[in-house]
Amino acid sequence: MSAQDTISPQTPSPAAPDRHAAVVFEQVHKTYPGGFQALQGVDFQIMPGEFFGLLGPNGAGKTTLISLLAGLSQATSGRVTVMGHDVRADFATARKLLGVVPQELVFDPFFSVRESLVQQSGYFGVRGNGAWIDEVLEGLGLADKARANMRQLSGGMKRRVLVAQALVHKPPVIVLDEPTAGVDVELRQTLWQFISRLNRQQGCAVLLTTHYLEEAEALCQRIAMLKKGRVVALDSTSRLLSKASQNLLVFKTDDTLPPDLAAEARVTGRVVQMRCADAAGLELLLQRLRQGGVRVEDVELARTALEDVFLDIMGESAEGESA
Ligand SMILES: Nc1ncnc2c1ncn2[C@@H]1O[C@H](COP(=O)(O)OP(=O)(O)OP(=O)(O)O)[C@@H](O)[C@H]1O
Repeated sequence: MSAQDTISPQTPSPAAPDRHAAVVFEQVHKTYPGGFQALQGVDFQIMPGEFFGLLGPNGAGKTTLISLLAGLSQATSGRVTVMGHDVRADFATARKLLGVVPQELVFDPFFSVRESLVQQSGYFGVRGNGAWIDEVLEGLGLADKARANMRQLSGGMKRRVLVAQALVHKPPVIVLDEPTAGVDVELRQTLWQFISRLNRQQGCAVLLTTHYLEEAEALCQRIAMLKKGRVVALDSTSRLLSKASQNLLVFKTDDTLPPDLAAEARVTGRVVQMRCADAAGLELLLQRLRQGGVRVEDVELARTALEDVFLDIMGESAEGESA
């Protein structure tokens, strides 16, 4: 895969934003006080009903971009809209169209779970939505905690409430900023089932940031990869995967790989991953391992995962920078 294949340049002439888009980031720059450029010309849009992933290493600018979208901070230049409403000029309308699940656990300790959802609905000017609140509580596995005080909940349960709070006003655009960081498997499954249902049945657009690339691969139709404040790749998940389509030979070994093989391998503890294009490449690789005295166990052939594409793209853009 070459850098040109996947790197989508942001300049000089980005396509005009689609007026039907759910979210538009148009040439967005953000410089923090002190001069740090957290976002540098971010330009993409998310369509209604789309499940969109925003990926990037720590510090890439994902949370900064979401803060601009949620109106919590202002872009230095550029424009952000939600369903056609400018997040600065038309803040109140834009904010009502968004359901933002923040990374941090913030909650009011004096309310019960249900009360907190009624309170949050009132904040968006929504009343008489008891049936929807019940559905959200049920969908997120919170029904039996509806009367519990927020203080009594475990961390995982509090996170479910944060998700519920973001959904009480039935927003057409749902924003999830690392919603599954440090949460257990059960909550992940409950969350993704419910969010996927809203996405499919109600046509909600979803913007997800996550470090769990297998989650993004399974859920997102399109993905943008951000690095140092720039979009370095933007494509459908299937195209990103197919551009890097390679087979991976995965095995375990206690032996040290000879330098020529080590240079091509990704080693995690005893697990080694090596790429091979086809059956002939696989045969050659196994032969080289044998000749190198490497004893392999638990051999399997896997397809390239989004994680490999991500590491490729991040690596290529680093090479581009140094060049
Ligand atoms: N208020 C601030 N003032 C100065 N720099 C900031 C501020 N907030 C964020 N940054 C910097 O901007 C860059 C982008 O941060 P941001 O939190 O958006 O990254 P991220 O992609 O969400 O990272 P993570 O995956 O770790 O959450 C980082 O280098 C961060 O240190």
